[in-house]
Amino acid sequence: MSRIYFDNAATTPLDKDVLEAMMPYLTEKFGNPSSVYSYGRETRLAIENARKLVAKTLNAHPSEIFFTSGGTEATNTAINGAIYDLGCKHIISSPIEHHATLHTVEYLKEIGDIESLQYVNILENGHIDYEDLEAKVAACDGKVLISLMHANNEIGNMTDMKRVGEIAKKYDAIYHSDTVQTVGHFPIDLSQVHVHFINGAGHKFHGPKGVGILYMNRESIVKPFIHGGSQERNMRAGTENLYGIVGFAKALELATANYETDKQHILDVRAYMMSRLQAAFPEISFNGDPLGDSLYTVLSVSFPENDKTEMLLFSLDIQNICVSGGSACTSGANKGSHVIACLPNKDKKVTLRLSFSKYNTKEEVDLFIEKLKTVV
Ligand SMILES: Cc1ncc(COP(=O)(O)O)c(C=O)c1O
Repeated sequence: MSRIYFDNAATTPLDKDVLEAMMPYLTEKFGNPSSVYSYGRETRLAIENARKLVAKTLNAHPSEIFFTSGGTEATNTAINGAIYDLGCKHIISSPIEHHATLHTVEYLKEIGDIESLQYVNILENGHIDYEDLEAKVAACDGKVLISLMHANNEIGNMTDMKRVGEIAKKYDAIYHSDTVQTVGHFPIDLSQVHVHFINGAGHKFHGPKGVGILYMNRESIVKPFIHGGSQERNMRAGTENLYGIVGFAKALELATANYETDKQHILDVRAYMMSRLQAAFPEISFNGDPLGDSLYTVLSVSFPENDKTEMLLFSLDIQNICVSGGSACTSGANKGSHVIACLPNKDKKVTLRLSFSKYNTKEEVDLFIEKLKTVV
């Protein structure tokens, strides 16, 4: 039985054109980029071309782009760098960040290397309260790191990077935006926003897993997080993930070239999913702000909790439907979600996160609804 995959915020399938671009670097072009002879020179060139492409896409300078093992490493580098190298003593984040951020800032608090860790208020629609953010930043005595994600991976809510950047600028704070869900899905022009660090992960936009980027603006270059060789201009030691880096750049190039078409297609599929869900299950509710400032790839839907919906995720899995769970409580197959727990009316609900890619179709939505009807 073929599988229906609505979990693209978790990871996406590799695009075949990306694989094709990577193949030479898995086979004949295998040289270590640090080697001085031709094998090394050709792979070094491939990495630098990839860097230039990423920089151009984000409207940054190539010297501001560093390749990492993914979004998590980039976030750890940025946050640790802001504390240990840029003099931040306070961190202001949100309770709905990805664990890559939450566990990092909580660890820094636990070991006593920061003076304070605060979370901004989350409004009913899942957006951050910008006034509370500004009040919290203003009240800090000492340099602040603001770490707020660009788009939430569970409910899709987007943060206004420009607005946060203005607050950061006003109070001379350092600003890290976790852009893992938006790089490759949303045009980011770094020349237009006051942000010090952003990150990205290739596998979220049909690139390979295990490769990501950290953008560090020129004024906030920090010390290396991983020590060893002199790769990545002494910023990130270890032999480069050559084919991953080539794949990352190719996936970003394709995503950027097809951005409008892919977005429109995904928006159509998502709108169709919303209307079919509402028609079939009038008692459901959507989390966050799906028709407002929201990333078009994500849709979070809650069902009233009962004996049947508790087993929802498990039953869908048996029927070869791949979706993510997430609810405030830990019930049935659903693991508690710290994001849903921050939203109102969180109790007595079973939540599914549906996330879409260019490969999803309305026919898959129809099939999904039919299967869901047999469960709920
Ligand atoms: C918002 C967000 N940040 C960070 C990460 C971590 O990225 P990676 O698993 O590539 O390290 C993810 C992945 O799910 C994510 O969705």
